[in-house]
Amino acid sequence: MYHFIASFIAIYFGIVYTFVGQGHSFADALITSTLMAVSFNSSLLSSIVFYRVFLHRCRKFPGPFLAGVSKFYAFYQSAKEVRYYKETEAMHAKYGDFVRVGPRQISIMRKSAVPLIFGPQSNCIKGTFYGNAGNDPTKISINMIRDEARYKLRRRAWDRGLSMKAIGNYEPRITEKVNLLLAQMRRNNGTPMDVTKWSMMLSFDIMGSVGFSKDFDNLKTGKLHPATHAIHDHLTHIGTIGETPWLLNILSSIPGAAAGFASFFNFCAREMEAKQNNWNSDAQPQDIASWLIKAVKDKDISASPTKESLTDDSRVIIIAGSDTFANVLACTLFYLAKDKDVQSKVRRLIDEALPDGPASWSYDKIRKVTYIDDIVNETLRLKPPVISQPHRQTPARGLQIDEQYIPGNVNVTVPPILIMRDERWWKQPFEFIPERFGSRREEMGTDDAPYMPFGLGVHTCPGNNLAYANLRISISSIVQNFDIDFAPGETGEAFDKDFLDTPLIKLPPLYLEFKARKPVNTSTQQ
Ligand code: HEM
Repeated sequence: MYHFIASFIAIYFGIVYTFVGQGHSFADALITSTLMAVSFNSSLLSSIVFYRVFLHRCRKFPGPFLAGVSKFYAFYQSAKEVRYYKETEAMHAKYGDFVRVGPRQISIMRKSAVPLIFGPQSNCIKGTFYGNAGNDPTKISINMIRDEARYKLRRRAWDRGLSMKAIGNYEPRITEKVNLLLAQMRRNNGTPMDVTKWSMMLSFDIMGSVGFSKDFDNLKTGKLHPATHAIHDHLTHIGTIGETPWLLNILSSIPGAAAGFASFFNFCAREMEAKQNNWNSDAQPQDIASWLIKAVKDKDISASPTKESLTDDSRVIIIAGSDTFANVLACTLFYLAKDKDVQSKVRRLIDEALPDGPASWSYDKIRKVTYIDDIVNETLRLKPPVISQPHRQTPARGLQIDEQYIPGNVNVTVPPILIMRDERWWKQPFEFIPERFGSRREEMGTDDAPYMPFGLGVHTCPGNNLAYANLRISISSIVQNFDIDFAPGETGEAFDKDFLDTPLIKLPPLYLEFKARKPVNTSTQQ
């Protein structure tokens, strides 16, 4: 777009200059050139509209007329209430499983589409949405790279920083932060706490520690770090303008237009720079950022190629590493407060695994309580942090999905939150039933249902093991120590329904009470 806009402006002034050179007055030259520009642009726009409506390779797919004309329609739909997934749901209800949601974008609600688009054997690449940060793969974060070969190289450094071995090293630090949250819950004993906020504090502190070996002191001070607000503003910006990636890209590059995010971007850059400045080549990396810097210092093939891309990666550590886990934890606590049977069951299982009470807590013991994972999996099904993304682009030869052929170079999406609540594959789809991932797995048909909260295939979230570790540690500790209940006047309804699609889920406040349990010692109870 930069090239088109720059060429247009240059040609426009070139024409003005030519007219003036031919003896026209400056005012005349300006008027004539402007008329030419208007006539050129209206012809161009009408031919684009004509092409998209009557000739485009996606013209046969049903969908709102305006969605086929311009992506600005999707922009409008997402900016309206920042709940694009709801708009998509309504479009699917009206038009069926394959809907043209943009001139060359199809939203698909078929289970068979999931492996074909996202699976390990898929030939699709990341869609044009990922161009919103620019298309130079040497200057962008791992998440934005559309070139698969480059992506696979960069991914190796991330996989080292998020390996099971590395997580073993992070685990005591995660536990330490969770204990700070428990201390705050004890201090507040029984008085309402906004878990959306406190989950974010825990998550940001854990991310600071395992991401940068840095203490951001959210939990100690009880105050959210200013960067957390910037993260949400930044995500809301992407959630609305992201439907027109080229516009987002241009706006982000205009000095001043992105000033609101400058402090957040600078914060991320500073954290990465500080780590580089204190680099000790002899020491084994102790955090994710250090693993990425190590790749750069060692000139490894997985290294971030430029300072810009490394800085962009630091934003991924901060956003992907904190916001996702915070949201899942808050949602899990919501479901535990709402469903007392599930809360009692998981507490009983935790007490059985740790008969000597909190003093005997250990990650190894808690990992064996697989019901915690079932609760997490069910929460992720109903409230995946990544709601509507990710977008992919079909290969040039196109893609056959059941009876439908999708032409080549078309953006395709399968909205995770909708497909994971679809009653064709999920029994009692809106009910919270953790057992569907455990004891009732077969009966509920879970293995045949589409499930993708961490994405799939090559682009599966590299942080999923860290996310599970965070969740197991925090949920087991909270449940072991506290009874969880809605605060007086809190029904959880607004929390359940009024979240935003930004495109990471943005949750409203939720007030819960945590009442300290009496010490339990099941080994002496028998
Ligand atoms: C419950 C927590 C989490 C969920 C549900 C989640 C989900 C996802 C999903 C769906 C994607 C794919 C996005 C896409 O295709 O554009 C993704 C990518 C990614 N996630 Fe996570 N994530 C979680 C936690 C984490 C954590 C703790 C980290 C650690 C820093 C992390 C790091 C990343 C990175 C680096 C990517 C980019 C990979 C790529 O672009 O292919 N995530 N995550």
